[in-house]
Amino acid sequence: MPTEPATPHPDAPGAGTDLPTHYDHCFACGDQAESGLRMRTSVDEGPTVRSRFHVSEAHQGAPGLAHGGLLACAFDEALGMVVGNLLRVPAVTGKLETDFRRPVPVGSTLYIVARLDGIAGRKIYASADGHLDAEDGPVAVSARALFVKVAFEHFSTHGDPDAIEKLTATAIANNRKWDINP
Ligand SMILES: CCCCCCCC/C=C\CCCCCCCC(=O)SCCNC(=O)CCNC(=O)[C@H](O)C(C)(C)COP(=O)(O)OP(=O)(O)OC[C@H]1O[C@@H](n2cnc3c(N)ncnc32)[C@H](O)[C@@H]1OP(=O)(O)O
Repeated sequence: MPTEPATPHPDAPGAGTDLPTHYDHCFACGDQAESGLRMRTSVDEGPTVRSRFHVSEAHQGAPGLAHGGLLACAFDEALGMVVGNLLRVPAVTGKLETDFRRPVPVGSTLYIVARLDGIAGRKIYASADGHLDAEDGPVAVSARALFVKVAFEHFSTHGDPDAIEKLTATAIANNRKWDINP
């Protein structure tokens, strides 16, 4: 199936919108996740989103340096946010590939720009760059991902159905509805 450009949903939030956390207990963006990444994301021109991740002592692998797996988590989140918020379809990460180009020290901030690259049927391609300590800082990590559109029931069947029900009610109240039937 040919890859087509990924056009944002007509009701997708516009450039400049700060995106709320998608789930309080999400390790990457939730405020309730102890030692979580506390990422913040906003929409940019694009189709892109910009995310920030401040590296704390809780995120170390080698002494004084961010753990690569946590950096991959930050990219999974940023890429998931660009897919979920701009396309407004339920999708999960099928594949995530990361290039670690520079060490990321504790105390630094990673500025991640994530963009939609294309769609082929249920497959959504996205990529991201993480700049060290400034929006235009050197690229420390970059990533590419394949997300796969799923039926909404993916989350209630495999996850916590009660939490999903509450999340859906809140999302609809805030006009953050997913389009169902991928
Ligand atoms: C509640 C309302 C709230 C609304 C608010 C909205 C706004 C916010 C929105 C959102 C923010 C989200 C931010 C979160 C970010 C974090 C995301 C994660 O971490 S997700 C967790 C980790 N990922 C998993 O747990 C997946 C586990 N895997 C699976 O469930 C399946 O394997 C799945 C669904 C990925 C595919 O399974 P199949 O049976 O449905 O489909 P098949 O046929 O296998 O794959 C479909 C196509 O994809 C390709 N594919 C699948 N996996 C691939 C891979 N690893 N590599 C290459 N191709 C792959 C296949 O080859 C196939 O391609 P061909 O259509 O034939 O061309």
